Amino acid sequence: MTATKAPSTLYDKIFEDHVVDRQDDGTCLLYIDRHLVHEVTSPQAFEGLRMTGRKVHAPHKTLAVVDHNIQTTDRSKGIQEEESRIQVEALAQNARDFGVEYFNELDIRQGIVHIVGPEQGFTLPGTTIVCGDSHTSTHGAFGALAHGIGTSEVEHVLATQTLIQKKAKNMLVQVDGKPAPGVGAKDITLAIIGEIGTAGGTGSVIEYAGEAIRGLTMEGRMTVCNMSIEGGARAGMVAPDEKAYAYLKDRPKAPKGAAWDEALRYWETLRTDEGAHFDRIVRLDAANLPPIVSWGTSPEDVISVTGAVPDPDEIEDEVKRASKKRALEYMGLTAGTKMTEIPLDVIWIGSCTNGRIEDLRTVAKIVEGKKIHESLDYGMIVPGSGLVKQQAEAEGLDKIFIAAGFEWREPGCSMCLGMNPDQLKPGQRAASTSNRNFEGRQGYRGRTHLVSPAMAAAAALTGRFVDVRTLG
Ligand SMILES: CC(C)[C@H](C(=O)O)[C@@H](O)C(=O)O
Ligand code: SF4
Repeated sequence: MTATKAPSTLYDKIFEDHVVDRQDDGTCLLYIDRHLVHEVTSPQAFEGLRMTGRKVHAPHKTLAVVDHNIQTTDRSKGIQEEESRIQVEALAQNARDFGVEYFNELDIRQGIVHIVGPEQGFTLPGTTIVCGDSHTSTHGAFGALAHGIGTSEVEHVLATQTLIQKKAKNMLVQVDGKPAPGVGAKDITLAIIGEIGTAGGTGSVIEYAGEAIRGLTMEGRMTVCNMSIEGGARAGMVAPDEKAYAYLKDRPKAPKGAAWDEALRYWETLRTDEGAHFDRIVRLDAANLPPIVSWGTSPEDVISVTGAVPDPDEIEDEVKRASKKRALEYMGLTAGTKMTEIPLDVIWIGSCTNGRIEDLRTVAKIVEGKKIHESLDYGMIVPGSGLVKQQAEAEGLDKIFIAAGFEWREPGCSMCLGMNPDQLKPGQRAASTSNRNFEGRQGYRGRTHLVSPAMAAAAALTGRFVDVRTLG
């Protein structure tokens, strides 16, 4: 009698396909197919190699790009801020010394590491992908097992092309239904985090499935997988399908010819088997989903745009009540204020969550022929990569943005985090398409409301949050 193989999940399959060694306690050595590197978490890792006389094990499976520290204004005369310049120069030097391909700040292919990977076809279904960056989960949109690692692990992967890992739990997030026009991937992901909380995915890899996920473009799936980390998960993934293949076909680093056909045959097997076990299943109906806005200092602090700032006094748990009270204080909000009545100072559009071409098209459609509201301090749009910028300009989107009064910048992480000159001033309140809203994230004492690109665009026109479903 032949033993039948137990049904396995997409995560199980990719994990098992990459196990090099397994210890009795379940600790595994995983083979890593792709390693993305950026300037913030790699200097000590390269230094570690240098000090011990080791090489990068597989330079051609490693790709370095600069994104966090660089200014988004003209870079032709170099990086202005000294500390950033030193870090950027270190990455350039390390890439040279260790034979790693590097997209510098003037390269058209440069951009936020999680936008560059898929764009280049470096990100592929069924691969294990790591980067010293928490939002590596983004690449899971292609059916890759992609997670963020720490700097010591970056060194380990550089030196050995392997990573020590224990198998995570399987979690299924099933999103059914068709969202209303104007409601999309960002609202879905914020709603999921609102539902499960920032610890909801702890110790798990999330597989996203269901009609609403299938209906998303690759850009939308990347938005959802990107924020898996805000839901506490180790990684997020979507089974690859025709949309993933179409996105990747003919990308510079994607397989070509017979190698593509062979890859496709493997990719087709990357499905969760009927009856596979999930440790936890969460369901969400996208059909009734409103546009979502965050009100607090955690990505789980979310509410419908039609709602009001919640009252912490209604929370039973004392610790949670105190923390949400503090969040309201930091955000300068009063319980009961309607979300649509909160005046904004800054509109920021970009990041690895929402800095792709589709996001910019969405924004352009809403702001075309209109002006950003006079009460705003400014609105800024930062393309996620040089290629996104080039595509946007080829479509004339930059002209629409500039005519509407937005600043149009060079690619990078920009105001997603306060590591470069793009920062909120104390007290400034932003509608932001990024993924994190903790205290000081976008600048000292800055206040962040996480929203979708459509919601950010609509808010730019009125200086307040608007229900995009009412725009027609
Ligand atoms: C700087 C980097 C290590 C960090 C991360 O890992 O996420 C950054 O990208 C962020 O979004 O906070
Ligand atoms: S855009 Fe923001 S979230 Fe993404 S990698 Fe850069 S800093 Fe991190």
